[in-house]
Amino acid sequence: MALQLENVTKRFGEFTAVDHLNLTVEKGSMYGFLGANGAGKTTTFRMILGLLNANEGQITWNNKTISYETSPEIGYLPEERGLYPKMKVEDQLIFLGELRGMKKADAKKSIDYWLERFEVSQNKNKKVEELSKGNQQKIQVIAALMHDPKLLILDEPFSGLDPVNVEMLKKAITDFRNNGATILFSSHRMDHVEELCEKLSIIHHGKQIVSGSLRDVKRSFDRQNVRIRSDHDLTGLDNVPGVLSVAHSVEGAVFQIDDEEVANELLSAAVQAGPIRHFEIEEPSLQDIFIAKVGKEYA
Ligand SMILES: Nc1ncnc2c1ncn2[C@@H]1O[C@H](COP(=O)(O)OP(=O)(O)OP(=O)(O)O)[C@@H](O)[C@H]1O
Repeated sequence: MALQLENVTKRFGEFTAVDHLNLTVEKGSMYGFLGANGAGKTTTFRMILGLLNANEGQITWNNKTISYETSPEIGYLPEERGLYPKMKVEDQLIFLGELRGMKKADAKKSIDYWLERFEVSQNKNKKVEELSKGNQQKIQVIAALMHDPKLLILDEPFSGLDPVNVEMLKKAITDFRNNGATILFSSHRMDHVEELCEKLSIIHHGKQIVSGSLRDVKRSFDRQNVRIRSDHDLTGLDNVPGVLSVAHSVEGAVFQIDDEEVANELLSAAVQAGPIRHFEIEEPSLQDIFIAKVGKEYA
């Protein structure tokens, strides 16, 4: 049981938005789909949902082509949040639940559960336009989850949510995964992907440039970070040979290196500059990998 994309290509006229993309999301796993603005993520999601036709390649869910029949199994949070502003929250969710094949009574039960879980029950009879942006986002998330889908496609699910609500949504989608659902989501927040996803892809100009488990992706990136915390000025360390890049902050600095010997040099130089509070060699973050692969301008 899996979502499978084989050699999927989408062209808009002369322009290739998605270029021979291959990916498999195993049942019960969470997959992070990353890429800069315009990389082709939403286009890929629309093809998975059958909203756009691929020019080449094949997309299957449990070995079947996704169609109207499979739609009750799928939950989709679109990037362009498409709620009717004048419609009341409950009426709107009942309507969307019925479109996914739910009976009205089941939809109402599920809506009550999710409104309460997301702490927005007080908005049940309000028009969508009366809600804050974050609360509208929660209603749209409920529309994607309320029919208990087996496959969840979430386009930037955390955008617009405050940190408390981000945690609430993370818990909800993790519960879905733990109950066996298969989840594919896009995000510009590398820390969320790092925390939640077993596997990931980075696409760039429609082409997959990185894919695999988080562990393998990190292992194959032959750079490390040296984090030094100190109250002293560390800018003198920027020119230590072998430092690939450096980020200074109020706490100290993080140096990117590709040779552990350079870490020793940095330690000696830091101690000479003054007392240090912390020294650590860290594995690269997904953010480091993304920036190195896709380019600084997108970070
Ligand atoms: N209907 C369309 N006609 C022509 N070009 C399109 C169409 N839809 C998308 N594109 C182009 O395809 C490319 C990929 O767009 P897409 O929306 O899939 O990117 P994305 O990775 O989701 O970006 P973002 O992170 O900004 O949401 C972009 O260059 C976009 O302009």
